[in-house]
Amino acid sequence: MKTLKIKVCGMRGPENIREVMLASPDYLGYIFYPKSKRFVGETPNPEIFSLVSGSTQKVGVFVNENLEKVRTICANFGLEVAQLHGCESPEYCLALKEGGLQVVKAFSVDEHFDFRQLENYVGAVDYFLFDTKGKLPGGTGQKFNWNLLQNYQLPVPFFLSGGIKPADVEALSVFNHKQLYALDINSGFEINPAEKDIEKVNKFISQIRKSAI
Ligand SMILES: O=C(O)c1ccccc1NCC(=O)[C@H](O)[C@H](O)COP(=O)(O)O
Repeated sequence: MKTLKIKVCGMRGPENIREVMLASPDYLGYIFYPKSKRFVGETPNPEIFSLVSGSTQKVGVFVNENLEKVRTICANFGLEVAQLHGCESPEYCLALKEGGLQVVKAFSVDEHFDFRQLENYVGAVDYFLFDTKGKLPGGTGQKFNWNLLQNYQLPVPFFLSGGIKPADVEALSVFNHKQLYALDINSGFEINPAEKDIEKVNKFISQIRKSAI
């Protein structure tokens, strides 16, 4: 029995962040991708980062962003983790990791996904994140076929992502994979883009922690 970590992604408003923090998520994600409806903005309110402390780690989500800009944003806002949703290479990931950031490399999965492409990232990232392939690079609200992950055999732990909803607790409790490390929740818990329903988040986190999947 292992207790899965939980990441609440796509946060923006200080009040909503304050409320989500009461549930002590393990990770809290901010979107630094200007085309996302959850984009934190070019000059985000510093409060949204300072509200997050203790055991919750701050994650910056980027899509094919300039490497120096990722470093600067993470340093300026005290982000411990960079989550990469574009075509970032193993060398790009390694450069961030060697600079002291934890690196989560996201991949969008569908029936044609070839897990062999991940081999070159072993050693260059801390985690993978498996999301659903869609028109958008993330936050699609759609699930992929989790059974495809039986084809994933590398030693790197992963975040399970893509369309996870409050009603998925039971399905998650029977999904088993040696490298499953964390669950990533986002649009399935939203009232509006970047605004989470606190009751749903709270209930989900406590159910997952109780079930110690
Ligand atoms: O959430 C976004 O708008 C987004 C945009 C571009 C790249 C990544 C993005 N989100 C990153 C995440 O980690 C999401 O939680 C993940 O894609 C799952 O989202 P959802 O399908 O809405 O649960």
